[in-house]
Amino acid sequence: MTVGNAGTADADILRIANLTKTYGRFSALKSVSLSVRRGSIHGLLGENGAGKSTLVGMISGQRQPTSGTITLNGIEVQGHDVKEMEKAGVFLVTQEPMIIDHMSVAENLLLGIWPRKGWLIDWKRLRRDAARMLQDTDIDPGQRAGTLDAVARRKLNILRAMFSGGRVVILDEPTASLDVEARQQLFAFMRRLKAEGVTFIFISHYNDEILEICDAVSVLRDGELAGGSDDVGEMTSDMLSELVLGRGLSLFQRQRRTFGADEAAIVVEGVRARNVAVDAFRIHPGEIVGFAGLPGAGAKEFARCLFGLVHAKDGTMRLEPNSPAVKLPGHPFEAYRRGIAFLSDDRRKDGLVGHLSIGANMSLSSLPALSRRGFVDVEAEREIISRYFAGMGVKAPNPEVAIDTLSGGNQQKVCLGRVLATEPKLLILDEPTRGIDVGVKQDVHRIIDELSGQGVAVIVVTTDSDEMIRLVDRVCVFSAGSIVGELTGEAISKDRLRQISG
Ligand SMILES: Nc1ncnc2c1ncn2[C@@H]1O[C@H](COP(=O)(O)OP(=O)(O)OP(=O)(O)O)[C@@H](O)[C@H]1O
Repeated sequence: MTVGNAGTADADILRIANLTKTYGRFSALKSVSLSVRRGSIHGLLGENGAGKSTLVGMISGQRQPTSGTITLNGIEVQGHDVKEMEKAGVFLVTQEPMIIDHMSVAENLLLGIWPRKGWLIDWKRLRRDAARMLQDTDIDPGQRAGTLDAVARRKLNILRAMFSGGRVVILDEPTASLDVEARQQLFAFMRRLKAEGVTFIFISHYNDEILEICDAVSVLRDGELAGGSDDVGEMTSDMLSELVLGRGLSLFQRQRRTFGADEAAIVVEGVRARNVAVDAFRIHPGEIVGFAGLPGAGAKEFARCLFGLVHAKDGTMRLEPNSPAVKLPGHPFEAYRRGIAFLSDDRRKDGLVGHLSIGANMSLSSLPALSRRGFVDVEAEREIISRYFAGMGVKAPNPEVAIDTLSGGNQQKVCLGRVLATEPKLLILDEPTRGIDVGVKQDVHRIIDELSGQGVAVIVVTTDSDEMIRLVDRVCVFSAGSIVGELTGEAISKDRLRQISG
């Protein structure tokens, strides 16, 4: 093993030449070459399954290349692993922060490298070092990490990488599920670190983010380098989409619908749960309603109450106009039986079963409906699988493939296919296109639009303002657990949504 030496004056901190990665006969990355300038923010863009994680996995030492070279600080890196790459200053920071909630921020920050005095941990120095690092951030070193919000958790992870000697920090979709304001905070933080000489590789599916924060960009398509630029200033969003997709992008925009107060509606009343106090909420069959608000404002919690994932001590719902109002479901299984489906924003916790096939994961939630006296209707199951495997454009040779070999975005498509397959009356989607590329996002929006056309009522909880503007008929604004306002028509705009999250 050899690793780079930080002393070189080379303008490129990292050079990749002819990098290839194969899995059996499948090539996830095909002879990719690119350079990353020292002290720059380098965007990495590409469709789901294009090879972004594979590439950064090799740069960070998580995966071994099949062939090709990686040069760090002018020295070729060979036979590396994560530990050695971290020692050389390369850190991969994933979406899910590795944080121990019951420890303080300072302890988390210096985890594994706590300063010692002989056999003892030097607490005084630990606190002093942590306070120095956290200067200019709004994070208190003594605070328990479990109480930090999403953006502070991501900052903490980046700082931890830097404190361990990180000079090249790879951020894999760091803005997923962050609202507009939190994204801006994260970007300001990255700019500050960049000014101190840190180099970032930044993976994102959002063209506007790449254009806003990156200096350079590389675009992967089907495992190959499709193009890029050393000067993002000369790129436009359309140019990026064209490189990502290999064709122009046609953006979806829903023809917004309005519903009269006397039209049939699903009615929810008197909901009281921890952090939720919603007196009344109505949604019509065929309507798409967006939920917006700051994290903790109650939007997610209310959505979870409707599906029985959060216990509501009070609250009723009426799914059909003439049916009696019944208590909110006590359990997700009860919710499914009533015709309510839910897509979680955390596919790892509530979503996928890693060792099962794509098909098995897709039909999982429909099995009760497909079973007769304990036997599954295999034909009907097969039909569901093939419809949603093709419909969602899952990138895999066939539905028999194990789900854990899929890229993150393709796993998200399987989750979505699974809830859609239950053919619900009320569909609740929490961050439905998180991690999904710009092309498939339009397809997902079209599918949701079509479902609403068939009379499904759809709730979309999203921090993606573009998604909100293009997909929903009406926005419910949450604050302190309640619905405090509504936006319709032209009022559903970027500025208004920014005010809500500001
Ligand atoms: N262990 C594996 N076995 C087989 N194929 C794999 C394995 N790991 C990744 N792949 C395949 O390699 C390709 C590239 O995946 P990768 O995760 O790099 O994509 P990505 O660009 O990061 O996508 P996303 O935007 O969805 O995260 C995908 O088709 C994926 O299914």
